Amino acid sequence: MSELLHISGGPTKPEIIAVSLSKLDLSEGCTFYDIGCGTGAVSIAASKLARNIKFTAIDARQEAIEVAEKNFKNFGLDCVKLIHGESSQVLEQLPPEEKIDCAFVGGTKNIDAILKSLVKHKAGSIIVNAVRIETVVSVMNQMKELGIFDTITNISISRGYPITGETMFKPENPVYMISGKYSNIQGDKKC
Ligand SMILES: C[S@@+](CC[C@H](N)C(=O)[O-])C[C@H]1O[C@@H](n2cnc3c(N)ncnc32)[C@H](O)[C@@H]1O
Repeated sequence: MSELLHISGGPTKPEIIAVSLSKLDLSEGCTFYDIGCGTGAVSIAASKLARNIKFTAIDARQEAIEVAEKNFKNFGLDCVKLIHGESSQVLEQLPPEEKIDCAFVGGTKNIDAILKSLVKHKAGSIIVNAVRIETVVSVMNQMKELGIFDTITNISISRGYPITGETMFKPENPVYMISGKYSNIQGDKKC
């Protein structure tokens, strides 16, 4: 089993990836955008949940692209479209007919422009992971304005560690998951 290479800010913790992906409607052959892909850990985890996903992974950092490229190779993801660039610009330049089914946004710089483009491409299911409260509020408000807001969830995990032969827990920084569904624009929100 290959070891995932790390960089600063990544990988996203496995528990956070698991919950995030459970909120995306992954299905066989879907198109998946990993926005601010960092190490590529989210795409790698998604590849185990549905077959033939068409991956596009974008990051503005050269270091992230190099590490993601190695991780994709080591984990057998040989057909990821890996793009080095600012996501808002990459999305802006997509041809209008480009279909996006699912998007995981782990890098929130220029999130307003990113969300607008995702809606333009009718992205069915979007999850934004945010840790700064200002970003959380801004993403939630913008999703509401765009008509896609679905749910917001706060995930806090603590890890056990040994201390004098017993176990204590150390909390990780909480993560907010803001979910948007394109279907909410048509007003067919289920609850
Ligand atoms: C918290 S890390 C993501 C971790 C990643 N999910 C993983 O598992 O490794 C955020 C990443 O998003 C990238 N990023 C932030 N905003 C971006 C943007 N607007 N366009 C492209 N990359 C962006 C950063 O360079 C960084 O690598």
